[in-house]
Amino acid sequence: MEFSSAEPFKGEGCLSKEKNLYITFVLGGPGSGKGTQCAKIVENFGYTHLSAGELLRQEIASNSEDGVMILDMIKEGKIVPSEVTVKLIQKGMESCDNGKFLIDGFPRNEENRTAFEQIIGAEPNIVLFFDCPEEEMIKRVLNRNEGRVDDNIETIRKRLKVFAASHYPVIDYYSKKGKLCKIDAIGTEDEIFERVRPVFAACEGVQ
Ligand SMILES: Nc1ncnc2c1ncn2[C@@H]1O[C@H](COP(=O)(O)OP(=O)(O)OP(=O)(O)O)[C@@H](O)[C@H]1O
Ligand SMILES: O=c1ccn([C@@H]2O[C@H](COP(=O)(O)O)[C@@H](O)[C@H]2O)c(=O)[nH]1
Ligand SMILES: [Mg+2]
Repeated sequence: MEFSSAEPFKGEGCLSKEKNLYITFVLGGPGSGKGTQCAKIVENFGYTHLSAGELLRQEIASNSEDGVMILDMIKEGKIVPSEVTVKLIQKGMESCDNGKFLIDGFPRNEENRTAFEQIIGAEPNIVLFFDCPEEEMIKRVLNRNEGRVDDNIETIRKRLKVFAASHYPVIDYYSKKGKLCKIDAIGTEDEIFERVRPVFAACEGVQ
């Protein structure tokens, strides 16, 4: 485990002027268990969970202007333009009194990361990275059964390729800043949560 940053972020963005922000980015490949573990963190530590993928799926469902473009990108496993995603995250953060956020599945590449910093004016305190072998991720996604348009073997392969090609620079960036907490994502959901729990328990005292 290599993280140090439990202090609230007080940056220049509109959000950070209004409240202390405790931001955790939750990263990992498709099916690595991000959403599952976020639900447990919410339950135990009272964070607000914002899944970037879920915000994009809600945008499709609301028939918004960007909906068709987003659907096309998701079907191909491609990364939606940063500005679109960051604006949705910003809206989610602004609509919440709580300043403790889990931002799940974002940033997916360096451009996402810098867009968040510019638009939101804040950085994460902690970055969780769920480290899971590809074969396990494929098995989990194919068993998920939630009717997602991208939960098929063809799109999963594309998502894994995009993940492998774009996430390392982000992970590396936060590792160098001492913010990365890599979690072994093999085991039962409860076993994995026992690896996650100490990260948040350590922050409780300073919030
Ligand atoms: N430790 C685990 N062992 C077995 N199955 C798991 C485990 N954790 C999660 N799952 C299951 O695997 C599937 C994928 O998990 P989850 O949706 O949390 O992944 P994710 O990282 O959010 O994926 P995506 O990036 O595609 O949204 C779900 O059906 C979930 O119930
Ligand atoms: O920041 C993001 C998050 C997601 N996407 C697109 O959505 C799908 C599904 O994301 P999940 O995190 O698995 O729910 C992803 O493959 C991308 O196409 C995105 O573009 N940017
Ligand atoms: Mg998810």
